[in-house]
Amino acid sequence: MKIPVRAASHQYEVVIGNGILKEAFESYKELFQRVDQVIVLTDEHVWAAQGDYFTSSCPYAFDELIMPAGESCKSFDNFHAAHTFLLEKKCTRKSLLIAFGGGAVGDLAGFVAATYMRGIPFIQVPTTILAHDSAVGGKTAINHALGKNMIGAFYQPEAVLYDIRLLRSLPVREVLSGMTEVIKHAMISDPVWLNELMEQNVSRLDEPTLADYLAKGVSVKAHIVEKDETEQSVRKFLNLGHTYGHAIEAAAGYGGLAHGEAVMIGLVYCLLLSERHGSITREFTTRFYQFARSNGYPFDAVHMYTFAQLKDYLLKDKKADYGELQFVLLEEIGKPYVKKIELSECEEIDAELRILLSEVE
Ligand SMILES: NC(=O)c1ccc[n+]([C@@H]2O[C@H](COP(=O)([O-])OP(=O)(O)OC[C@H]3O[C@@H](n4cnc5c(N)ncnc54)[C@H](O)[C@@H]3O)[C@@H](O)[C@H]2O)c1
Ligand SMILES: O=C(O)C(=O)C[C@@H](O)[C@H](O)[C@H](O)COP(=O)(O)O
Ligand SMILES: [Zn+2]
Repeated sequence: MKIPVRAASHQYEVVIGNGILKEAFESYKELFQRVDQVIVLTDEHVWAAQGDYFTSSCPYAFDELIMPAGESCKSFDNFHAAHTFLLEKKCTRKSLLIAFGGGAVGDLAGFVAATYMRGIPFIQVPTTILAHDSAVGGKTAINHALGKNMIGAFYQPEAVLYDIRLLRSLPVREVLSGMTEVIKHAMISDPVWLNELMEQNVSRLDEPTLADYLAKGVSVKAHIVEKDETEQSVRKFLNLGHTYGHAIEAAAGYGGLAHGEAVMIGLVYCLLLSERHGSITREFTTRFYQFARSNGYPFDAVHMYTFAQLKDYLLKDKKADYGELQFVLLEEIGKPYVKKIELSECEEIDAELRILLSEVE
């Protein structure tokens, strides 16, 4: 299946299916004929688990650059190391970078591609469930000690080749983390889909169902990015759960909590906030929290930080204007909107979240 992404700056396709990598690479033969060399940026876990499959599926010559696994690869040091590698390999503006990995590799590689000689082409080959989100839409970034994804660029790939066979080696923790973004896509678009998800064990979906949900998530994202590539308006909806989620993720030290684990906490936080400003009921919030907890999502991290510790990270959210916090809320499931929220109200909701987590079984 092919899903078009018609972003204002650049149009491309997400090719998605089971066992499609070789065929998908072959279908981009013309692009590969135009480039002088190919560098594959990956991480050590991905390369150990799926490097052989990649090598046997890629019909073109390449050199690989293997980064430390996980969030730690989104650092200034690794950004610098990647540029050094490209310079030492004498890469030119005609060289192509392939991001082979999860969101961390994709965000780093995308930013390297955006900045090497002011921009070289790149392809995303996602290897996690989460990366149905991160590989699409052109947000690229590295982290700063003072905030998540603070240094980056909007830079679209030439293509996204999503072979869900690569997901077979994912650890359960990463399956759950990735499913958070699927759940987020359902929450902002479709109550029926969200209900369907909430009736299942989301870490054990069969491959056809998973492929269907990933394609749906990609479509939701692609439609939003087509309307607003650079997050001036509706793209903010894709940030549901991320204002509080990123604060917890940063407080835990990058990699301490998986992105989707932190965002799941942020989603429950946003439901509580949405109760006050829309028609979400406490009954629904409780049911959603029970679904998430019984699926194995960890919520203990909330108790490890005080609101005072999270506050500074909240205020650094990229949606904040001059210190005024903007949250994505839900008028109802499938109807997101953006609202300015006072810090005092954020603190009240933080307290409500802690009560919910300790009182609800
Ligand atoms: N750019 C965006 O729009 C966007 C969207 C969502 C998230 N993100 C970013 O994505 C990152 C999280 O991405 P992620 O959840 O994919 O995490 P990740 O890239 O850190 O991967 C998680 C772990 O799984 C391993 N792994 C990846 N694929 C594997 C496979 N097929 N088999 C075995 N192990 C594998 C990795 O080595 C790593 O240890 C965060 O930095 C987040 O900020 C970006
Ligand atoms: O694509 C988007 O837009 C998103 O917000 C998707 C998020 O899932 C993703 O985590 C993104 O990197 C967050 O962006 P940020 O601007 O809040 O750093
Ligand atoms: Zn996210």
